[in-house]
Amino acid sequence: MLVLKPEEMRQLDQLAIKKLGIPGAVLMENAGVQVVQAVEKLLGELRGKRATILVGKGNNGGDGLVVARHLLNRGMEVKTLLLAAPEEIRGDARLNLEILHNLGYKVHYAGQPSSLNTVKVALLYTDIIIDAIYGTGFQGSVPEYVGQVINLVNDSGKPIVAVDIPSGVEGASGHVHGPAIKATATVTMAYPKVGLVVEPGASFCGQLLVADISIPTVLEKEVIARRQLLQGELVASWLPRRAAEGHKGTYGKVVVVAGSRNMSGAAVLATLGALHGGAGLVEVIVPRSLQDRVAVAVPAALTRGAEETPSGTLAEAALEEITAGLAGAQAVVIGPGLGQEEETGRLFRQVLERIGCPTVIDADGLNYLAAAGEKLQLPPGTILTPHPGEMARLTGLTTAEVQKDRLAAVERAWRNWQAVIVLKGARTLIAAGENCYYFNPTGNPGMATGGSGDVLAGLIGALLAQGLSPEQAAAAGAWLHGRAGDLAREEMGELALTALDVVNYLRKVSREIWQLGGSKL
Ligand SMILES: NC(=O)C1=CN([C@@H]2O[C@H](COP(=O)(O)OP(=O)(O)OC[C@H]3O[C@@H](n4cnc5c(N)ncnc54)[C@H](O)[C@@H]3O)[C@@H](O)[C@H]2O)[C@@H](O)CC1
Ligand SMILES: [K+]
Repeated sequence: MLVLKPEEMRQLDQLAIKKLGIPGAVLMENAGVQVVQAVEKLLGELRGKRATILVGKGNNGGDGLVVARHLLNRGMEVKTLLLAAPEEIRGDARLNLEILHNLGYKVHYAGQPSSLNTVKVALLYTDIIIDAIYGTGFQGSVPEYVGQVINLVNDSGKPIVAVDIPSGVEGASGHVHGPAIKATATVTMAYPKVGLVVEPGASFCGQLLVADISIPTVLEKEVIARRQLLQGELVASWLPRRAAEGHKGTYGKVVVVAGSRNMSGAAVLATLGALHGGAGLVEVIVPRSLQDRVAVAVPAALTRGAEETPSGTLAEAALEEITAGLAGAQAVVIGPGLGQEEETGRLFRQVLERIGCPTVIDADGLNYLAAAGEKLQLPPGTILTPHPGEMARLTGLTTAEVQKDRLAAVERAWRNWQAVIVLKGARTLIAAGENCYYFNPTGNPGMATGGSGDVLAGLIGALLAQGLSPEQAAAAGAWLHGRAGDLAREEMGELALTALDVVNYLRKVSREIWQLGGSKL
Protein backbone atom coordinates (compact mmCIF):
# COMPACT_ATOMS: atom_id res chain seq x y z
CA MET A 1 0.00 0.00 0.00
CA LEU A 2 1.32 3.40 -1.03
CA VAL A 3 2.50 5.66 1.81
CA LEU A 4 2.23 9.43 1.28
CA LYS A 5 3.65 12.59 2.72
CA PRO A 6 1.01 15.17 3.70
CA GLU A 7 1.96 17.41 0.77
CA GLU A 8 1.36 14.52 -1.65
CA MET A 9 -1.99 13.78 -0.01
CA ARG A 10 -2.94 17.44 -0.35
CA GLN A 11 -1.97 17.31 -4.01
CA LEU A 12 -4.24 14.28 -4.59
CA ASP A 13 -7.07 15.94 -2.63
CA GLN A 14 -6.75 19.01 -4.80
CA LEU A 15 -6.67 16.99 -8.03
CA ALA A 16 -9.77 15.08 -6.93
CA ILE A 17 -11.54 18.33 -6.13
CA LYS A 18 -10.35 20.67 -8.88
CA LYS A 19 -9.56 18.35 -11.78
CA LEU A 20 -12.15 15.63 -11.26
CA GLY A 21 -14.84 17.80 -9.66
CA ILE A 22 -15.41 15.75 -6.51
CA PRO A 23 -16.50 18.38 -3.98
CA GLY A 24 -14.25 18.73 -0.93
CA ALA A 25 -17.34 18.44 1.25
CA VAL A 26 -17.97 14.97 -0.22
CA LEU A 27 -14.45 13.86 0.72
CA MET A 28 -14.99 15.27 4.20
CA GLU A 29 -18.34 13.51 4.48
CA ASN A 30 -16.76 10.21 3.46
CA ALA A 31 -13.94 10.73 5.96
CA GLY A 32 -16.43 11.31 8.77
CA VAL A 33 -18.54 8.28 7.86
CA GLN A 34 -15.46 6.06 7.88
CA VAL A 35 -14.57 7.25 11.36
CA VAL A 36 -18.10 6.44 12.50
CA GLN A 37 -17.63 2.89 11.24
CA ALA A 38 -14.44 2.57 13.26
CA VAL A 39 -16.29 3.84 16.34
CA GLU A 40 -18.94 1.22 15.76
CA LYS A 41 -16.30 -1.49 15.54
CA LEU A 42 -14.87 -0.42 18.87
CA LEU A 43 -18.14 0.13 20.75
CA GLY A 44 -20.63 -2.21 19.06
CA GLU A 45 -24.18 -0.83 19.34
CA LEU A 46 -23.94 2.97 19.46
CA ARG A 47 -27.41 3.93 20.66
CA GLY A 48 -27.39 5.33 24.15
CA LYS A 49 -23.59 5.55 24.37
CA ARG A 50 -21.63 8.79 24.81
CA ALA A 51 -18.97 10.36 22.60
CA THR A 52 -16.74 13.38 23.09
CA ILE A 53 -15.34 14.99 19.96
CA LEU A 54 -12.39 17.38 20.14
CA VAL A 55 -12.37 19.68 17.14
CA GLY A 56 -9.54 21.88 15.86
CA LYS A 57 -9.77 24.74 13.37
CA GLY A 58 -8.66 22.96 10.18
CA ASN A 59 -10.22 20.35 7.93
CA ASN A 60 -9.37 17.64 10.44
CA GLY A 61 -11.77 19.44 12.77
CA GLY A 62 -14.24 19.50 9.86
CA ASP A 63 -14.06 15.70 9.71
CA GLY A 64 -14.82 15.69 13.44
CA LEU A 65 -17.94 17.81 12.89
CA VAL A 66 -19.21 15.29 10.32
CA VAL A 67 -18.59 12.53 12.85
CA ALA A 68 -20.65 14.46 15.42
CA ARG A 69 -23.64 14.66 13.06
CA HIS A 70 -23.56 10.95 12.20
CA LEU A 71 -23.09 9.80 15.79
CA LEU A 72 -26.07 11.93 16.79
CA ASN A 73 -28.08 10.23 14.06
CA ARG A 74 -27.10 6.88 15.49
CA GLY A 75 -28.62 7.82 18.81
CA MET A 76 -25.43 8.64 20.68
CA GLU A 77 -25.11 11.39 23.23
CA VAL A 78 -22.45 13.59 21.62
CA LYS A 79 -20.44 16.40 23.18
CA THR A 80 -18.45 18.45 20.67
CA LEU A 81 -15.71 20.66 22.06
CA LEU A 82 -14.25 23.29 19.77
CA LEU A 83 -10.62 24.09 20.57
CA ALA A 84 -10.53 27.03 18.15
CA ALA A 85 -12.61 30.20 18.00
CA PRO A 86 -15.71 29.58 15.83
CA GLU A 87 -14.75 32.44 13.50
CA GLU A 88 -11.46 30.66 12.66
CA ILE A 89 -13.35 27.74 11.12
CA ARG A 90 -13.46 28.04 7.33
CA GLY A 91 -14.36 26.23 4.14
CA ASP A 92 -15.89 22.76 4.34
CA ALA A 93 -15.36 22.67 8.09
CA ARG A 94 -17.44 25.88 8.38
CA LEU A 95 -20.16 24.28 6.25
CA ASN A 96 -20.36 21.39 8.68
CA LEU A 97 -20.38 23.70 11.68
CA GLU A 98 -23.33 25.54 10.15
CA ILE A 99 -25.21 22.29 9.46
CA LEU A 100 -24.88 21.37 13.14
CA HIS A 101 -26.06 24.85 14.06
CA ASN A 102 -29.05 24.51 11.69
CA LEU A 103 -29.90 21.23 13.40
CA GLY A 104 -30.11 23.12 16.66
CA TYR A 105 -27.15 21.21 18.04
CA LYS A 106 -24.84 23.10 20.38
CA VAL A 107 -21.11 22.93 19.79
CA HIS A 108 -19.20 24.01 22.92
CA TYR A 109 -16.32 26.41 22.74
CA ALA A 110 -13.49 25.03 24.86
CA GLY A 111 -10.47 26.77 23.40
CA GLN A 112 -9.22 28.66 26.47
CA PRO A 113 -7.32 27.57 29.56
CA SER A 114 -10.44 28.36 31.60
CA SER A 115 -12.26 25.61 29.66
CA LEU A 116 -10.03 22.86 31.02
CA ASN A 117 -12.63 21.91 33.60
CA THR A 118 -15.32 21.54 30.92
CA VAL A 119 -12.96 19.18 29.08
CA LYS A 120 -12.28 17.19 32.26
CA VAL A 121 -15.97 16.70 32.95
CA ALA A 122 -16.70 15.73 29.34
CA LEU A 123 -13.93 13.11 29.41
CA LEU A 124 -15.25 11.69 32.64
CA TYR A 125 -18.73 11.12 31.20
CA THR A 126 -17.95 9.60 27.85
CA ASP A 127 -17.52 6.15 26.35
CA ILE A 128 -15.23 7.20 23.51
CA ILE A 129 -13.11 10.19 22.49
CA ILE A 130 -12.67 11.35 18.90
CA ASP A 131 -9.47 13.30 18.23
CA ALA A 132 -10.09 15.75 15.39
CA ILE A 133 -7.76 18.47 16.69
CA TYR A 134 -4.94 18.41 14.14
CA GLY A 135 -4.49 16.44 10.96
CA THR A 136 -1.88 16.46 8.26
CA GLY A 137 -1.60 20.25 8.41
CA PHE A 138 0.13 20.04 11.79
CA GLN A 139 3.82 20.74 12.30
CA GLY A 140 5.95 21.42 15.37
CA SER A 141 4.55 21.14 18.87
CA VAL A 142 1.03 21.81 20.14
CA PRO A 143 0.22 25.05 22.04
CA GLU A 144 0.43 24.68 25.81
CA TYR A 145 -3.30 24.58 26.46
CA VAL A 146 -3.93 21.99 23.73
CA GLY A 147 -1.10 19.97 25.29
CA GLN A 148 -2.98 20.00 28.59
CA VAL A 149 -6.13 18.78 26.83
CA ILE A 150 -4.15 16.02 25.09
CA ASN A 151 -2.66 14.88 28.41
CA LEU A 152 -6.14 14.69 29.93
CA VAL A 153 -7.37 12.65 26.98
CA ASN A 154 -4.42 10.25 27.24
CA ASP A 155 -4.96 9.83 30.97
CA SER A 156 -8.72 9.30 30.65
CA GLY A 157 -8.51 5.55 30.15
CA LYS A 158 -11.21 5.81 27.47
CA PRO A 159 -10.85 4.47 23.92
CA ILE A 160 -9.56 7.16 21.55
CA VAL A 161 -10.09 7.25 17.80
CA ALA A 162 -7.76 9.63 15.99
CA VAL A 163 -9.00 11.17 12.77
CA ASP A 164 -6.35 10.83 10.04
CA ILE A 165 -3.41 11.20 12.43
CA PRO A 166 -3.04 11.39 16.22
CA SER A 167 -2.86 15.11 17.03
CA GLY A 168 0.68 16.15 17.88
CA VAL A 169 2.34 13.72 15.44
CA GLU A 170 3.91 15.22 12.32
CA GLY A 171 2.55 13.52 9.22
CA ALA A 172 5.67 13.94 7.11
CA SER A 173 8.16 12.49 9.55
CA GLY A 174 6.48 10.84 12.54
CA HIS A 175 8.27 13.32 14.79
CA VAL A 176 6.62 14.07 18.10
CA HIS A 177 7.89 17.24 19.75
CA GLY A 178 5.52 17.49 22.71
CA PRO A 179 2.21 16.08 23.91
CA ALA A 180 0.47 13.88 21.34
CA ILE A 181 -2.66 11.75 21.35
CA LYS A 182 -2.06 8.07 22.16
CA ALA A 183 -4.84 6.59 20.06
CA THR A 184 -6.56 3.24 20.37
CA ALA A 185 -7.16 3.37 16.63
CA THR A 186 -6.32 5.83 13.88
CA VAL A 187 -8.53 6.12 10.83
CA THR A 188 -6.28 7.58 8.17
CA MET A 189 -7.78 8.96 4.99
CA ALA A 190 -7.10 7.35 1.60
CA TYR A 191 -3.45 6.41 2.21
CA PRO A 192 -1.25 5.84 5.26
CA LYS A 193 0.97 8.86 5.91
CA VAL A 194 4.70 8.52 6.49
CA GLY A 195 4.39 9.72 10.09
CA LEU A 196 2.05 6.84 10.91
CA VAL A 197 4.41 4.08 9.81
CA VAL A 198 7.74 5.25 11.25
CA GLU A 199 8.64 5.59 14.88
CA PRO A 200 7.93 7.40 17.08
CA GLY A 201 4.67 8.38 15.32
CA ALA A 202 3.71 4.77 14.64
CA SER A 203 3.51 4.03 18.37
CA PHE A 204 0.86 6.74 18.83
CA CYS A 205 -1.56 5.28 16.25
CA GLY A 206 -2.86 2.17 17.92
CA GLN A 207 -4.55 0.10 15.27
CA LEU A 208 -4.11 1.77 11.88
CA LEU A 209 -7.16 1.69 9.61
CA VAL A 210 -6.98 3.08 6.10
CA ALA A 211 -10.30 4.56 4.98
CA ASP A 212 -11.51 4.85 1.40
CA ILE A 213 -12.82 8.41 1.01
CA SER A 214 -13.30 8.09 -2.77
CA ILE A 215 -10.02 9.60 -3.95
CA PRO A 216 -9.85 7.86 -7.36
CA THR A 217 -6.93 5.42 -7.52
CA VAL A 218 -5.99 6.66 -11.02
CA LEU A 219 -4.52 9.70 -9.28
CA GLU A 220 -1.80 7.48 -7.78
CA LYS A 221 0.22 7.90 -10.95
CA GLU A 222 0.77 11.54 -9.98
CA VAL A 223 2.87 10.41 -7.02
CA ILE A 224 6.52 10.08 -7.96
CA ALA A 225 7.84 8.70 -4.67
CA ARG A 226 7.82 4.94 -4.21
CA ARG A 227 6.95 4.21 -0.60
CA GLN A 228 5.19 1.03 0.37
CA LEU A 229 3.70 -0.22 3.58
CA LEU A 230 4.50 -3.94 3.45
CA GLN A 231 1.61 -6.39 3.53
CA GLY A 232 1.40 -10.15 3.20
CA GLU A 233 -0.29 -10.00 -0.21
CA LEU A 234 2.50 -7.87 -1.67
CA VAL A 235 5.20 -10.13 -0.23
CA ALA A 236 3.42 -13.25 -1.49
CA SER A 237 3.18 -11.74 -4.97
CA TRP A 238 6.97 -11.42 -5.12
CA LEU A 239 7.75 -14.98 -4.09
CA PRO A 240 8.26 -17.58 -6.76
CA ARG A 241 5.68 -20.30 -7.07
CA ARG A 242 7.43 -23.62 -6.75
CA ALA A 243 7.16 -25.64 -9.94
CA ALA A 244 6.19 -29.32 -9.74
CA GLU A 245 9.37 -30.22 -11.58
CA GLY A 246 11.55 -27.89 -9.46
CA HIS A 247 14.67 -29.31 -7.81
CA LYS A 248 17.10 -27.88 -5.30
CA GLY A 249 19.08 -26.20 -8.07
CA THR A 250 15.97 -24.25 -9.09
CA TYR A 251 15.85 -22.37 -5.79
CA GLY A 252 19.40 -21.20 -5.66
CA LYS A 253 22.49 -21.67 -3.54
CA VAL A 254 23.21 -19.40 -0.59
CA VAL A 255 26.72 -19.25 0.80
CA VAL A 256 26.93 -18.10 4.41
CA VAL A 257 30.31 -16.82 5.62
CA ALA A 258 29.95 -16.55 9.37
CA GLY A 259 30.96 -17.57 12.86
CA SER A 260 33.96 -17.58 15.17
CA ARG A 261 34.92 -19.55 18.28
CA ASN A 262 32.63 -17.59 20.58
CA MET A 263 29.87 -17.09 18.05
CA SER A 264 29.24 -20.38 16.29
CA GLY A 265 25.51 -19.91 16.92
CA ALA A 266 25.45 -16.90 14.58
CA ALA A 267 26.53 -19.16 11.70
CA VAL A 268 23.92 -21.76 12.66
CA LEU A 269 21.09 -19.24 12.92
CA ALA A 270 21.93 -17.50 9.63
CA THR A 271 22.03 -20.92 7.97
CA LEU A 272 18.69 -21.89 9.51
CA GLY A 273 17.24 -18.59 8.29
CA ALA A 274 18.42 -19.37 4.77
CA LEU A 275 17.09 -22.94 4.87
CA HIS A 276 13.70 -21.89 6.22
CA GLY A 277 13.61 -19.08 3.68
CA GLY A 278 13.39 -21.62 0.88
CA ALA A 279 16.93 -21.71 -0.53
CA GLY A 280 17.60 -24.83 -2.60
CA LEU A 281 21.06 -25.27 -1.14
CA VAL A 282 22.91 -23.61 1.71
CA GLU A 283 26.64 -23.87 2.27
CA VAL A 284 28.06 -22.40 5.44
CA ILE A 285 31.75 -21.52 5.68
CA VAL A 286 33.13 -21.30 9.23
CA PRO A 287 36.52 -21.46 10.99
CA ARG A 288 37.76 -25.06 10.71
CA SER A 289 37.42 -25.92 14.40
CA LEU A 290 33.68 -25.13 14.28
CA GLN A 291 32.81 -27.17 11.23
CA ASP A 292 31.74 -30.40 12.99
CA ARG A 293 29.64 -28.59 15.54
CA VAL A 294 27.85 -26.54 12.88
CA ALA A 295 27.32 -29.60 10.68
CA VAL A 296 25.52 -31.36 13.53
CA ALA A 297 23.38 -28.30 14.29
CA VAL A 298 22.25 -27.83 10.66
CA PRO A 299 22.37 -31.22 8.94
CA ALA A 300 20.49 -29.89 5.90
CA ALA A 301 23.36 -27.52 5.00
CA LEU A 302 26.74 -28.14 3.40
CA THR A 303 29.61 -27.06 5.62
CA ARG A 304 33.13 -25.95 4.80
CA GLY A 305 35.87 -25.33 7.35
CA ALA A 306 38.48 -22.68 6.57
CA GLU A 307 41.78 -21.50 8.09
CA GLU A 308 41.42 -19.68 11.38
CA THR A 309 43.36 -17.22 13.55
CA PRO A 310 44.63 -18.25 17.03
CA SER A 311 41.54 -16.61 18.50
CA GLY A 312 39.26 -18.73 16.34
CA THR A 313 38.11 -16.22 13.72
CA LEU A 314 38.51 -16.71 9.97
CA ALA A 315 42.13 -16.08 8.92
CA GLU A 316 43.46 -14.34 5.82
CA ALA A 317 44.65 -17.74 4.62
CA ALA A 318 40.97 -18.78 4.37
CA LEU A 319 40.57 -16.73 1.17
CA GLU A 320 41.06 -19.59 -1.33
CA GLU A 321 38.77 -21.95 0.59
CA ILE A 322 36.05 -19.29 0.73
CA THR A 323 36.53 -18.48 -2.97
CA ALA A 324 36.03 -22.17 -3.77
CA GLY A 325 32.84 -22.15 -1.70
CA LEU A 326 31.50 -19.11 -3.54
CA ALA A 327 31.42 -21.02 -6.83
CA GLY A 328 27.86 -21.43 -8.02
CA ALA A 329 26.39 -19.15 -5.33
CA GLN A 330 23.33 -17.08 -6.24
CA ALA A 331 23.55 -15.17 -2.98
CA VAL A 332 26.05 -14.62 -0.17
CA VAL A 333 25.43 -13.78 3.47
CA ILE A 334 28.54 -12.50 5.18
CA GLY A 335 29.18 -11.12 8.63
CA PRO A 336 27.22 -12.83 11.42
CA GLY A 337 29.54 -13.72 14.29
CA LEU A 338 32.77 -13.10 12.35
CA GLY A 339 34.33 -11.30 15.34
CA GLN A 340 36.40 -8.15 15.26
CA GLU A 341 39.94 -9.33 14.50
CA GLU A 342 41.96 -7.06 12.25
CA GLU A 343 43.10 -10.03 10.18
CA THR A 344 39.52 -11.18 9.63
CA GLY A 345 38.74 -7.62 8.56
CA ARG A 346 41.44 -7.83 5.89
CA LEU A 347 40.03 -11.17 4.76
CA PHE A 348 36.53 -9.69 4.66
CA ARG A 349 37.66 -6.98 2.24
CA GLN A 350 39.35 -9.47 -0.06
CA VAL A 351 36.30 -11.74 -0.02
CA LEU A 352 34.07 -8.80 -0.99
CA GLU A 353 36.19 -8.29 -4.11
CA ARG A 354 35.60 -11.90 -5.15
CA ILE A 355 31.83 -12.02 -4.73
CA GLY A 356 29.95 -11.67 -8.00
CA CYS A 357 26.35 -12.13 -6.79
CA PRO A 358 23.88 -10.25 -4.56
CA THR A 359 25.14 -10.17 -0.98
CA VAL A 360 23.77 -9.53 2.47
CA ILE A 361 26.30 -7.88 4.78
CA ASP A 362 25.35 -8.09 8.45
CA ALA A 363 26.72 -7.67 11.96
CA ASP A 364 30.54 -7.82 12.13
CA GLY A 365 30.65 -7.43 8.36
CA LEU A 366 29.02 -4.01 8.81
CA ASN A 367 31.55 -3.10 11.47
CA TYR A 368 34.39 -4.03 9.12
CA LEU A 369 32.79 -1.83 6.45
CA ALA A 370 32.54 1.08 8.88
CA ALA A 371 36.09 0.56 10.16
CA ALA A 372 37.63 0.33 6.69
CA GLY A 373 38.16 4.10 6.64
CA GLU A 374 37.62 4.15 2.88
CA LYS A 375 34.52 3.40 0.92
CA LEU A 376 34.81 -0.22 -0.15
CA GLN A 377 33.51 -1.46 -3.47
CA LEU A 378 30.45 -3.57 -2.67
CA PRO A 379 29.25 -6.55 -4.72
CA PRO A 380 26.40 -5.79 -7.14
CA GLY A 381 23.02 -5.88 -5.40
CA THR A 382 24.34 -5.53 -1.86
CA ILE A 383 21.99 -5.31 1.11
CA LEU A 384 23.22 -3.90 4.42
CA THR A 385 21.20 -4.89 7.51
CA PRO A 386 22.31 -2.64 10.38
CA HIS A 387 20.67 -2.28 13.78
CA PRO A 388 20.72 1.32 15.06
CA GLY A 389 24.21 0.99 16.61
CA GLU A 390 25.71 -0.41 13.41
CA MET A 391 23.86 2.24 11.46
CA ALA A 392 25.49 4.90 13.61
CA ARG A 393 28.93 3.51 12.75
CA LEU A 394 28.07 3.30 9.06
CA THR A 395 26.84 6.88 8.84
CA GLY A 396 28.94 8.71 11.44
CA LEU A 397 25.82 9.60 13.44
CA THR A 398 25.18 8.69 17.07
CA THR A 399 22.70 5.92 17.84
CA ALA A 400 20.38 8.51 19.40
CA GLU A 401 20.50 10.56 16.20
CA VAL A 402 19.69 7.48 14.14
CA GLN A 403 16.68 6.67 16.30
CA LYS A 404 15.47 10.26 16.40
CA ASP A 405 15.10 10.35 12.63
CA ARG A 406 15.28 6.85 11.23
CA LEU A 407 14.03 7.98 7.85
CA ALA A 408 16.84 10.50 7.48
CA ALA A 409 19.43 7.96 8.70
CA VAL A 410 18.39 5.28 6.26
CA GLU A 411 18.41 7.77 3.42
CA ARG A 412 21.88 8.95 4.39
CA ALA A 413 23.16 5.35 4.47
CA TRP A 414 21.62 4.64 1.08
CA ARG A 415 23.38 7.68 -0.39
CA ASN A 416 26.70 6.77 1.26
CA TRP A 417 26.75 3.15 0.24
CA GLN A 418 24.49 2.93 -2.81
CA ALA A 419 23.17 -0.34 -1.40
CA VAL A 420 19.75 -1.43 -0.16
CA ILE A 421 19.63 -0.55 3.54
CA VAL A 422 17.55 -2.43 6.11
CA LEU A 423 17.45 -0.43 9.35
CA LYS A 424 16.34 -2.87 12.01
CA GLY A 425 14.57 -2.09 15.29
CA ALA A 426 10.93 -1.25 15.95
CA ARG A 427 9.36 -0.67 12.52
CA THR A 428 12.16 -1.90 10.30
CA LEU A 429 12.71 0.57 7.51
CA ILE A 430 14.15 -0.25 4.10
CA ALA A 431 15.66 2.27 1.70
CA ALA A 432 16.20 1.07 -1.83
CA GLY A 433 16.78 4.21 -3.87
CA GLU A 434 15.84 7.83 -4.41
CA ASN A 435 12.55 8.27 -2.54
CA CYS A 436 12.04 4.52 -2.46
CA TYR A 437 11.19 3.08 0.95
CA TYR A 438 9.46 0.08 2.43
CA PHE A 439 7.88 0.32 5.88
CA ASN A 440 7.54 -2.93 7.77
CA PRO A 441 4.67 -3.18 10.24
CA THR A 442 5.52 -6.67 11.53
CA GLY A 443 7.74 -7.57 14.47
CA ASN A 444 7.64 -6.98 18.23
CA PRO A 445 9.92 -6.28 21.20
CA GLY A 446 10.14 -10.00 21.99
CA MET A 447 12.42 -10.28 18.96
CA ALA A 448 15.02 -8.02 20.55
CA THR A 449 17.09 -11.05 21.45
CA GLY A 450 20.49 -12.38 20.39
CA GLY A 451 20.61 -14.12 17.03
CA SER A 452 17.37 -12.74 15.67
CA GLY A 453 19.32 -10.57 13.19
CA ASP A 454 21.35 -13.57 12.01
CA VAL A 455 18.11 -15.34 11.08
CA LEU A 456 17.00 -12.27 9.11
CA ALA A 457 20.29 -12.08 7.19
CA GLY A 458 19.99 -15.76 6.19
CA LEU A 459 16.36 -15.36 5.25
CA ILE A 460 17.10 -12.40 2.96
CA GLY A 461 19.94 -14.41 1.40
CA ALA A 462 17.49 -17.21 0.59
CA LEU A 463 15.09 -14.78 -1.09
CA LEU A 464 17.93 -13.34 -3.18
CA ALA A 465 18.92 -16.86 -4.23
CA GLN A 466 15.35 -17.49 -5.38
CA GLY A 467 15.57 -14.56 -7.73
CA LEU A 468 13.94 -11.69 -5.85
CA SER A 469 15.52 -8.32 -6.56
CA PRO A 470 17.63 -6.93 -3.70
CA GLU A 471 14.92 -4.46 -2.74
CA GLN A 472 12.20 -7.12 -2.75
CA ALA A 473 14.36 -9.63 -0.89
CA ALA A 474 15.19 -7.08 1.80
CA ALA A 475 11.57 -5.95 2.18
CA ALA A 476 10.07 -9.44 2.03
CA GLY A 477 12.70 -10.78 4.45
CA ALA A 478 11.88 -8.08 6.98
CA TRP A 479 8.15 -8.72 6.70
CA LEU A 480 8.40 -12.53 6.96
CA HIS A 481 10.85 -12.36 9.85
CA GLY A 482 8.63 -9.95 11.79
CA ARG A 483 5.53 -11.98 11.03
CA ALA A 484 7.23 -15.14 12.36
CA GLY A 485 8.06 -13.22 15.54
CA ASP A 486 4.46 -12.00 15.81
CA LEU A 487 3.06 -15.51 15.46
CA ALA A 488 5.57 -16.76 18.03
CA ARG A 489 4.45 -14.01 20.41
CA GLU A 490 0.81 -15.01 20.02
CA GLU A 491 1.69 -18.37 21.53
CA MET A 492 4.40 -17.57 24.05
CA GLY A 493 4.36 -13.86 24.81
CA GLU A 494 7.58 -11.84 24.59
CA LEU A 495 9.68 -13.01 27.51
CA ALA A 496 10.55 -16.50 26.34
CA LEU A 497 10.89 -15.67 22.64
CA THR A 498 14.29 -16.52 21.14
CA ALA A 499 15.83 -16.44 17.67
CA LEU A 500 15.16 -20.17 17.36
CA ASP A 501 11.45 -19.49 17.82
CA VAL A 502 11.60 -16.99 14.96
CA VAL A 503 13.11 -19.78 12.83
CA ASN A 504 10.48 -22.27 13.94
CA TYR A 505 7.55 -19.94 13.35
CA LEU A 506 8.71 -19.29 9.80
CA ARG A 507 6.87 -22.55 9.18
CA LYS A 508 3.56 -20.95 10.01
CA VAL A 509 4.40 -17.90 7.92
CA SER A 510 5.32 -20.22 5.08
CA ARG A 511 1.87 -21.72 5.31
CA GLU A 512 0.18 -18.33 5.32
CA ILE A 513 2.12 -17.22 2.26
CA TRP A 514 1.38 -20.48 0.54
CA GLN A 515 -2.32 -19.96 1.18
CA LEU A 516 -2.04 -16.46 -0.28
CA GLY A 517 -0.80 -18.06 -3.47
CA GLY A 518 2.94 -17.49 -3.20
CA SER A 519 5.60 -20.13 -3.00
CA LYS A 520 5.99 -22.89 -0.45
CA LEU A 521 8.44 -20.63 1.30
N1 LIG B 1 -10.21 18.17 1.03
C1 LIG B 1 -9.27 17.85 1.86
O1 LIG B 1 -8.16 18.37 1.81
C2 LIG B 1 -9.62 16.85 2.89
C3 LIG B 1 -9.00 16.91 4.12
N2 LIG B 1 -9.34 16.11 5.11
C4 LIG B 1 -8.88 16.38 6.47
O2 LIG B 1 -8.18 17.57 6.54
C5 LIG B 1 -6.98 17.43 7.25
C6 LIG B 1 -5.99 18.44 6.77
O3 LIG B 1 -6.59 19.67 6.93
P1 LIG B 1 -5.82 21.04 7.10
O4 LIG B 1 -4.82 21.17 6.06
O5 LIG B 1 -6.86 22.08 7.27
O6 LIG B 1 -5.00 20.83 8.43
P2 LIG B 1 -5.43 20.41 9.89
O7 LIG B 1 -6.82 20.07 10.08
O8 LIG B 1 -4.40 19.47 10.29
O9 LIG B 1 -5.28 21.79 10.63
C7 LIG B 1 -4.16 22.18 11.19
C8 LIG B 1 -4.39 23.62 11.61
O10 LIG B 1 -3.57 23.81 12.71
C9 LIG B 1 -2.60 24.79 12.43
N3 LIG B 1 -1.33 24.31 12.98
C10 LIG B 1 -0.35 23.61 12.38
N4 LIG B 1 0.65 23.36 13.24
C11 LIG B 1 0.30 23.93 14.41
C12 LIG B 1 0.93 24.01 15.69
N5 LIG B 1 2.13 23.48 15.93
N6 LIG B 1 0.27 24.67 16.66
C13 LIG B 1 -0.93 25.22 16.43
N7 LIG B 1 -1.58 25.17 15.25
C14 LIG B 1 -0.97 24.52 14.26
C15 LIG B 1 -2.56 24.95 10.94
O11 LIG B 1 -2.22 26.28 10.63
C16 LIG B 1 -3.99 24.58 10.55
O12 LIG B 1 -4.80 25.72 10.63
C17 LIG B 1 -6.59 16.01 7.02
O13 LIG B 1 -5.76 15.53 8.04
C18 LIG B 1 -7.93 15.33 7.01
O14 LIG B 1 -8.33 15.02 8.32
C19 LIG B 1 -10.46 15.21 4.95
O15 LIG B 1 -11.58 15.93 5.32
C20 LIG B 1 -10.62 14.73 3.56
C21 LIG B 1 -10.64 15.83 2.58
K1 LIG C 1 -6.36 14.09 14.56
